[in-house]
Amino acid sequence: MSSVHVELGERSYDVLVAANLIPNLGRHMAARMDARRAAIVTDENVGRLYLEPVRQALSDAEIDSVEIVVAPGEASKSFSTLERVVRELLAARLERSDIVIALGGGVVGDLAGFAAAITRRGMSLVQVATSLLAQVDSSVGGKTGINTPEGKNLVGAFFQPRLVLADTSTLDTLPPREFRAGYAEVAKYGLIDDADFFSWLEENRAAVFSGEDARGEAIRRSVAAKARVVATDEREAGTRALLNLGHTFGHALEAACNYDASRIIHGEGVAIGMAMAHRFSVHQGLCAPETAERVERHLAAAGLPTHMNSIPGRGFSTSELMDHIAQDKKVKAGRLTFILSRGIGEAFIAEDVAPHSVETFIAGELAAEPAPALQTGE
Ligand SMILES: NC(=O)c1ccc[n+]([C@@H]2O[C@H](COP(=O)([O-])OP(=O)(O)OC[C@H]3O[C@@H](n4cnc5c(N)ncnc54)[C@H](O)[C@@H]3O)[C@@H](O)[C@H]2O)c1
Ligand SMILES: O=C(O)C(=O)C[C@@H](O)[C@H](O)[C@H](O)COP(=O)(O)O
Ligand SMILES: [Zn+2]
Repeated sequence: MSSVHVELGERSYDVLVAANLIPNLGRHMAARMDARRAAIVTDENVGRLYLEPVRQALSDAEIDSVEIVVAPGEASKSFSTLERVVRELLAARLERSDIVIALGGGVVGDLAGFAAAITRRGMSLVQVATSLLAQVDSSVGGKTGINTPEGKNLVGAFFQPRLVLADTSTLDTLPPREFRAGYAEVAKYGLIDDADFFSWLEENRAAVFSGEDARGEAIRRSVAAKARVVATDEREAGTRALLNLGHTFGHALEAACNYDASRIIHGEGVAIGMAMAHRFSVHQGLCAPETAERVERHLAAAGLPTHMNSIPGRGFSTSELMDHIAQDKKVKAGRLTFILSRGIGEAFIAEDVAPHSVETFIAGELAAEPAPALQTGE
């Protein structure tokens, strides 16, 4: 088993990465916290597969548990589902020192994490991440929250977990489309500041997808990268914004699609957004066209979309995307901030990006030849 430590003083915690960790969940919790009662928050898909093993692991460590099951999908990151989860925690008379276990992907992690942050002004949180995206990104770092029609994750809190388990065996049941989407966030770490990791991914992508040792290695390297960033800038006062590479465009597309999974899911938005961020960097004269092409080639080889025009359904207008971009949490004094790039592994924070240059760029992208349609069926 490998363990990555997230160093945050008294809020430090471990991220355990290995196969078959769930049967020892209760033991790992008991070693780190006063664990007598827990609420397992999960979605219907994950619950069907992993609720029973989690329940058993808790019972083996003499931890009583209740379950709260929500519908799968982005729509559950909503005020109404948040209210339901909080009310069920209260109805079950869970105390402040009891534990909320987020069992699932990033949707459950963000939702249950936010519920844990606000119920009784903060319960203990354990993340049991079951999607690739949750294992490499969302379970680590303490961003929790929900979506609103105005935009993605606009309501939430920074709230760190006490423990994170990335049981890599759970990835064997993850649908291929969801694995590909999580891979976008893996590639992100290479693109931000680790060109060697990006080259390693170019060499080892097939092995990562087929679940060999490379999959575990990619997850460990991603978690270590995220832990380093979070430890230096927990609340995104500066460098943590680099983790948002691709997200300004990606979140705007998710919101414009009304978070509809038949059109786009988060990791796909990040893939398109990262490809766009590199093309926009070229447009701004900051980056060589060959770099943007290399990024696109790698994402496309992983089966990920790289152009807005490949999103099924109605097209977008420049103005609706600009409206969503204006709601981005990185906006400062009304000015747009983007994560741009000078090369592979050379991302940087660009403040005060001129809106008209973003507009011109988006209009150009929308006018381009339609890209092959994104396969959202599997
Ligand atoms: N907090 C953060 O730092 C952070 C980081 C990245 C993304 N996010 C958020 O995470 C969300 C996306 O997370 P996601 O991609 O995990 O999506 P998700 O939580 O919707 O999970 C993807 C799908 O796979 C299913 N699933 C999950 N694990 C499974 C397994 N092991 N076997 C079978 N099915 C499984 C789920 O039921 C769901 O249908 C977005 O809302 C995004 O905004 C948050
Ligand atoms: O942890 C972070 O910081 C990230 O930006 C990770 C992103 O992958 C993630 O999607 C995050 O939820 C986006 O943050 P937001 O602040 O733009 O909502
Ligand atoms: Zn993300």
